[in-house]
Amino acid sequence: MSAPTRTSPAAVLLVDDEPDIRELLVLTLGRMGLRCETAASLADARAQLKRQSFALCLTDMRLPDGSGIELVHEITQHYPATPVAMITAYGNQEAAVEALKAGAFDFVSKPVDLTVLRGLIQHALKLAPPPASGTGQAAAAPSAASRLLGRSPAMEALRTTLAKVARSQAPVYISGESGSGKELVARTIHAESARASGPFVPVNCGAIPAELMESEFFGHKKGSFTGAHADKTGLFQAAQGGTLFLDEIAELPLPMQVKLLRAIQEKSVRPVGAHTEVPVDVRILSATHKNLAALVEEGKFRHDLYYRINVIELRVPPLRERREDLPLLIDAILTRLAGAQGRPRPMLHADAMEALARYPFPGNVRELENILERAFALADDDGIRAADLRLPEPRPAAPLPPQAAVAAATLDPSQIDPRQSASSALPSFIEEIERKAIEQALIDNRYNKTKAAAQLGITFRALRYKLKKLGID
Ligand SMILES: Nc1ncnc2c1ncn2[C@@H]1O[C@H](COP(=O)(O)OP(=O)(O)OP(=O)(O)O)[C@@H](O)[C@H]1O
Repeated sequence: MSAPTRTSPAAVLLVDDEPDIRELLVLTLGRMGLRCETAASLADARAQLKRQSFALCLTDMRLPDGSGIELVHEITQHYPATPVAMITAYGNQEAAVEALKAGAFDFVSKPVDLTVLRGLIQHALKLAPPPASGTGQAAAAPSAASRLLGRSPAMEALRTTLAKVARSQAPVYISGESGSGKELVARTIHAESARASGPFVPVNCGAIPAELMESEFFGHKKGSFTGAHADKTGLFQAAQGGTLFLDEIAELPLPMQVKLLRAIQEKSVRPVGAHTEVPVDVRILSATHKNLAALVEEGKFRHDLYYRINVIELRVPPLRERREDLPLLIDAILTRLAGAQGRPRPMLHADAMEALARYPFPGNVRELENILERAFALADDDGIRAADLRLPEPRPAAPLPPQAAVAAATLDPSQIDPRQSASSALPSFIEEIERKAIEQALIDNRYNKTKAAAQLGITFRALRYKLKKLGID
């Protein structure tokens, strides 16, 4: 079976055995200026697909001669330029997830909400044809994709999956260590998707106080609680037509997980203090450096939410698993730093390159950026040497003493001699202690700021402020 040449870009194939539904869909799509062909069975649909190409296929789940899922598989495999969306029975989330996993780009539940359907169709028609498989086109995609650097097999594989995932509306769960590039992957998915012209709204779930969470996510009405002086738009509404990236999703308290699940399933939110629901058209991407499956096992993360957000999982490999990407990353980072500071790009001496090649990078690409930024500031005109990198001494392998004890041992103020410090002026001295404590906490927590803040006994916001003030991040 091969894809026929495209005759009309605006032809849509509607597959449903109920004549009433077909009629309603033909009418709605016709008003959008689209030409429709209809099919009442799988066999009918197959025949139509052979005859001509379609800009979109909308199929019911239950058909007289089989399941719509079969059609999703066939279209994804043989007609990859045709996005396919599934019409599912009301409340049947399993079917929706199954369809997305099979390669459907989205689903709409019965009774079909025409506003939701129109949004879905608009997104589908904006999708560019996918890159031909095996041609390496995905890797060569311009702009945002090329910012996700790396030519290692692991990164090439990630980029290929990413190009496919970008064509779908399915929720994507991005796993990977801190600083490995999860947010960058999320931004790239958004930038390559049909939602690219809409907003990309990143949220650090660990940084929102529990009591403000509902209002931050869904908005609130003026006067709905003390301090609600005016109507406030929530993050869901802010991401309307675009993508909401829920970073550190493992940090969501259980009650909020229930509300989030509801919003995702219903595709609508209710601002705090409001009487009505507001429909939202938002794609959900999420990430955490934690093992979410293990948290589900421990009862700390809801299984139903995990199932819903983890329709597609993308794993971002840690930097130590793709050391061959180091030269490319180093070059890009140094060029960027030099450009930002209006200085010539420094050369990296062989001893520095060797030291970096050996270093395990627990904080991944973000740590590499920090190391190079500091080295750039310290290095003299003849380039960066290994000593300028100030790589942390290798830490003992297992078993590590408790984190608090490590921090306390390294930071015992009585062990710090003001005369050994760069400056004996009290503010600078205190600043130096603060810097050491923060750097240590970041290392102990693999550069996870939420955890580092907890270890330091300060809020996430306070840590962010201090990082900025001390120029650490
Ligand atoms: N493959 C890559 N190419 C270029 N830059 C990268 C790559 N991966 C990560 N970076 C850069 O490294 C830094 C950290 O990346 P990012 O914030 O996406 O990581 P993260 O996994 O989301 O971190 P965290 O878990 O702390 O939220 C960013 O400045 C990002 O631009």
